[in-house]
Amino acid sequence: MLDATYRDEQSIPDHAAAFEVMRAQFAAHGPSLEAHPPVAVGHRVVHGGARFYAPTLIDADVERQIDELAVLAPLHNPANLAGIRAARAVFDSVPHVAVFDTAFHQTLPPAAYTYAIDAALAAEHRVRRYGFHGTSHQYVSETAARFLGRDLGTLRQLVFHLGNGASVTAIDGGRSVETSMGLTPLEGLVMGTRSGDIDPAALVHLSRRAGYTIDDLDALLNTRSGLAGLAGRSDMRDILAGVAVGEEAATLAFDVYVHRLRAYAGAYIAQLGGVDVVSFTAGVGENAAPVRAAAMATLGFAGIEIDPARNEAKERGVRVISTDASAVTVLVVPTDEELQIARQTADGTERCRPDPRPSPGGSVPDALPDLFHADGVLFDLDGVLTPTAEVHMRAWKAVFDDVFARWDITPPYTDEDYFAYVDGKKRYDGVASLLRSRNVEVPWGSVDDDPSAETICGIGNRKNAAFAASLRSQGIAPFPGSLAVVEALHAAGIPLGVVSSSKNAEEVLAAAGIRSFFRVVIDGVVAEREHLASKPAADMFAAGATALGVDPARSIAVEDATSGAASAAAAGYAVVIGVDRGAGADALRAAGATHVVDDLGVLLPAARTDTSETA
Ligand SMILES: Nc1ncnc2c1ncn2[C@@H]1O[C@H](COP(=O)(O)OP(=O)(O)O)[C@@H](O)[C@H]1O
Ligand SMILES: CC(=O)OP(=O)(O)O
Ligand SMILES: [Mg+2]
Repeated sequence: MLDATYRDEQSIPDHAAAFEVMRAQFAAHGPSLEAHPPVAVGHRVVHGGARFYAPTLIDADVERQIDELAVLAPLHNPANLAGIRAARAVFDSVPHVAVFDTAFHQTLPPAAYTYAIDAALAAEHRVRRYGFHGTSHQYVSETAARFLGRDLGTLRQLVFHLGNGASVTAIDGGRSVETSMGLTPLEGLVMGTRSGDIDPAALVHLSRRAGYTIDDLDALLNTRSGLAGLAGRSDMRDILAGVAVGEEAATLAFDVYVHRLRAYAGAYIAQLGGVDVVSFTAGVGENAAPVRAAAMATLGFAGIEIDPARNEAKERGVRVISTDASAVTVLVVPTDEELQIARQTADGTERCRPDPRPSPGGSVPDALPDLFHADGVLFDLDGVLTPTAEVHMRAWKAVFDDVFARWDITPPYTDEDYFAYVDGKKRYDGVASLLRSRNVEVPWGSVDDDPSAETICGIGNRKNAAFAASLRSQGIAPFPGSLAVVEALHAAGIPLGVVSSSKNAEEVLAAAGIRSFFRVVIDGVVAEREHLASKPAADMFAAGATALGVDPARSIAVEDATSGAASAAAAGYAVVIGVDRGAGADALRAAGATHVVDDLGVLLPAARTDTSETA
């Protein structure tokens, strides 16, 4: 259902208002909440104490217990509860499920969760280590094992979740055995505004010598410490910028942050008796290459060697950053707490199966194909992997707005003009057709006209340059459902390829950050060089299978255009999946699609189990 990402920044007073904004956004952009009503709502709850170890259906009593646990997670549980109350008011007829950060750490052994204080007092007040970010640590460790094609049960892993809050977990055979956050999400690593480890006697000292009250200390350690306390800002990007210009406070903050990471890595490797995989995740872990490099720099003795080029590469998705010679594999694994919560919510409620009614247009297929047992999967690009049409529209608009303004052409250029005169035409024909609609005559020129030339070809070439510039400056986000499928197939080791008529395919794939998922790319440039006939002829998809070394009869093609579906069918693909972005399910089937979906996300295993049961 989701086929685009929309971003809208505004200040929102509270959770209730936020849900109204969200509803308005769904109404404006789709998918329609009336046509696709939510079947359950999953909530992240940070502290579940020792009471909650599984996804839990929320009722008044569960709300009360989450409230009671707020003293142990003052930055988090109150906000989690406000979100739950607002969501229950808006979506009052569906189950709401709480998924706890603490749940994954219920497997900690007593030696790891027990603080060495008066045992009776600790028991009475439930003072022990609980651990947090469990949803993320679990998701990342499972994803890492799948990506490496290794059995989770045999792996010793470290996961560094470095966001605003930060924690590291040692995971032995899929079970959390040691984690750096404790009774509350304050212990352990240095964080954005939280101190992490500190000698508890420092608090006694500040209380006696500086008159700090309990509330003062709470605020100090949770909101005025960490990077913010050391360097005045909590965002690692600002710290790195300070380091780059040699600022002293930022440099010390960076050093303290990294020093702590190394200390924990060493300690946890010792607890595990060695390590096979180390993963970095969350805002800092996924993005800050200097933090990863510095944290791992001294760990050569444990078999860890980082490859600087891999570490600094700007790629999306799961990726290796260690050298081929490194005994330990080091990964960047983007976390997806929301997806994991959604999955656990689905597991946690009986009633949350998708609505068995077919979606409008009847395009949800009867039985979905299994992508994970294909020899190979070949994807069209524009419209299947990326919403490239939007970038083309932006480029045309930039060029025509400028021409129209300089030449006083009226009425001004609009999106309606795009669909009426430009869309679906060859580039130069589009320019000519639009200018003719305004009675403007311009010489045709020739294909090698400079982009500044005031000719049909010059204007067309300017649009090409604007397209490339827009890709470079703004990038392009892949369709979320498609990205999820590509990541999962890649992690499962299925050979993947792209078959696109576009001559910009390589640039688009690079701008979307997904180039490395694909072993082969057959695009307009290759087609011209190899004299391949365009879609709907079989040539393009046939060449894709040959290049990938797979048999089309055991492979899958994915297309959004009827011409592409026809090409794949003619090339003998066993399964041709049509993604209906407007071509229409019937037209796609008539062209040769064996299945039609609205969004590739429904083909993921988690989604498949549910839909096939209800089909
Ligand atoms: N490109 C980047 N380089 C370095 N740090 C980054 C980058 N992008 C985000 N971060 C860091 O990640 C933090 C947010 O992490 P995130 O996991 O989104 O936070 P949260 O814990 O709130 O979920 C930011 O405060 C910032 O410090
Ligand atoms: C538990 C915790 O610290 O969460 P976050 O990183 O979202 O602040
Ligand atoms: Mg987080």
